[in-house]
Amino acid sequence: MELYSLTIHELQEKIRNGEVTSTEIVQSVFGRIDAVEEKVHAYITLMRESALEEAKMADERIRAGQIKALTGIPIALKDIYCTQGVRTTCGSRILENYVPPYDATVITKLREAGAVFTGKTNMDEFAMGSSTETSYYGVTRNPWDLERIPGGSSGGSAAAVAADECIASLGSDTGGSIRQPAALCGVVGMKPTYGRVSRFGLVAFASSLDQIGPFTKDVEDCAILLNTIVGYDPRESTSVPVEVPDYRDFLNRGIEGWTVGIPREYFVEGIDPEVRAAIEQAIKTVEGLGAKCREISLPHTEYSVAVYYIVAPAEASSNLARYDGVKYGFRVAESRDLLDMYKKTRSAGFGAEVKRRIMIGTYALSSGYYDAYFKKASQVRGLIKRDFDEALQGCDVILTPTTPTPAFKIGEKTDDPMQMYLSDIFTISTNLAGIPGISLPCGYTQGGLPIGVQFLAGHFEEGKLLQVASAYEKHAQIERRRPNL
Ligand SMILES: NC(=O)C[C@H](N)C(=O)O
Repeated sequence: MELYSLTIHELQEKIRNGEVTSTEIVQSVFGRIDAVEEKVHAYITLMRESALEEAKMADERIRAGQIKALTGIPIALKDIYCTQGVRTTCGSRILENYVPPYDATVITKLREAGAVFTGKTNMDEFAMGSSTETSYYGVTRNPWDLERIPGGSSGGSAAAVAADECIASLGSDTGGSIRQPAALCGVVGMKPTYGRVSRFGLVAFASSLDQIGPFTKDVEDCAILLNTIVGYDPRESTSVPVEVPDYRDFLNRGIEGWTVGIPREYFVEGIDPEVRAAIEQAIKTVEGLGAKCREISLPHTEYSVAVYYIVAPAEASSNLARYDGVKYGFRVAESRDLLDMYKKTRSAGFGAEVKRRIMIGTYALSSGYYDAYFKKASQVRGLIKRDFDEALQGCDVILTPTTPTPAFKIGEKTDDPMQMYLSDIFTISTNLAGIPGISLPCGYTQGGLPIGVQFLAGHFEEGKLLQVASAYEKHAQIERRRPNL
């Protein structure tokens, strides 16, 4: 087994036993990057030199017996977190040359846990997209089929884990951006509860929905990575001071006697037959573990895409107002006056999807339309949250497909934003409600594309998600294939 193909916990054991050094692991991962990155294009920026430096320092600490949760483990970062001294583009031309002067809280936490950073991964521009095709830096390809998209917006982070170009990675999820690419790339991805992980230093897209979370090769690694990034942060006003358990304690506990809700609104027309069959099989597996599955209703599900595409663009139009050619990165060379410079810089600096969302958001917030759109959407958002609150009173977790279809072809949906938006139909309402969700592999299509199952739980119940996911992972016996790159 090559070192790059191992999990965090497998490598930790080898490090502790003195079998391998961090330098060897990092070299193995960069060897893999050299071999496959040209095909996959998971990264925008590679951090080879600093990674080797960090590995050397990790090895010194290992020799001194100071081993922390991620000491010496190569982790990739979505290019949406501020990394001190390392360019952070957010997939946009407008931040092409932006080098943050500080680290995001998650970066500080990973550093403190001993992680080594491999680089910054590709993403849809400002996290707006479901396929990583809106990146200014080119398309990331799905390691399982290079003609297909890896999902988005954290497509680079998902593809990097699937292609073994890192051991684990971080993404961000505003409407499915972790869970959807995790499902399409056959890896584990979790969106924690809103407020669980600090967003300080995360470039904002839709501040009331954005949340940071891990991509890993298995559920145990998800618990390990989650342990290191959660917690209250006084620098982030929506970060919640609730107790943080050790998430590893939830692994291998079983789910005997649990009630699992199956929302009838998630099994509608348009869901791919192979996805449906895999989810039906997942329901049987969960029942085989001693849980009772029962149908539930989340009656406002049908409004979630419409609500999201008012709330998220409205927040984005406000958040993205700061990119004016003065404060950050890119500015056009020639302009007549200040207004002309703003206009030209924003026209050239943003791509089509970002412009579409800024226009939708500005319209929805404008005087005379605010009540009809933003206010109405916020009210319906409340109903969507209430659906989950009520449903979760009668069950421990909810089980759904993560996506309606497996990975689609590159270019297939780029001209049809509505079709693109619908690929997040099963993930969006989670963000509107603020609850946590996890996606993990539950099978493959005949053509060999991965399929994901999603579990959802109440606020701050990430432990329950890991409990059900670890039980499922162990007993479903989904063959652990690797993409043929
Ligand atoms: N950012 C996300 O979570 C993904 C969603 N597809 C969006 O375009 O907004």
